[in-house]
Amino acid sequence: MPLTCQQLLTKYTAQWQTATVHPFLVQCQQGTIQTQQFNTWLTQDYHFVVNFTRFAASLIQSAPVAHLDLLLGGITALKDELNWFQAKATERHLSLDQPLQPTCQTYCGFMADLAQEPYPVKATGFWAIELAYNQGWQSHSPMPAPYTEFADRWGNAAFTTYVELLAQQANSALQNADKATQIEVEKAFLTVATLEKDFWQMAYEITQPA
Ligand SMILES: Cc1ncc(CN)c(N)n1
Repeated sequence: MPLTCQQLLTKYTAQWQTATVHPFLVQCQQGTIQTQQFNTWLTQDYHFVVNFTRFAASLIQSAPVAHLDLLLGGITALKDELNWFQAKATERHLSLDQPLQPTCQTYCGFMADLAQEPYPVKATGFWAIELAYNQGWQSHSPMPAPYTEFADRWGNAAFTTYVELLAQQANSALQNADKATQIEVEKAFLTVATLEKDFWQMAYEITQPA
């Protein structure tokens, strides 16, 4: 029986919940998040997206031709996202030239390892990473200024459609995955859930220099 993205969400509902529901998002929605905590998340997420872009490139390297159109569109969106992060940092007078915090480092290392995995594992991991932000920001929307545009960036309907198409591509890659690959897929999914939760938490453990 082939594994599907929906089966992962059903089997690991509790773990997935911790990836997409966190006080960080609740406080953004309530407008009570501390500026320093938000800025810590922002600067670290910029570095995350740089490494996520490299992971996207590795996904493209092993994708079947039929999957390239969607993934190339994703790369264009990441180009826009990197420029947007730089603009947000400038608005907030933040330097992006900062070391990666341990949690961000761990996540980036995980993506580098994932890049070495077979395509079904990579495709499912990529979908899960995008889904975490889509569901996390969307389920805490709307957010007040200045967080509205952050919630909209990952919570908007077009991004939801993109993530659904990523799931379809991952499902098609999983069609012929053997048992060993399915086990790796489940492990990668659970690791994404844990690292997403840790990434929100990181904002509370480190303070961004003013
Ligand atoms: C930690 C994290 N996870 C997911 C995403 C969405 N690309 C992100 N920007 N940052």
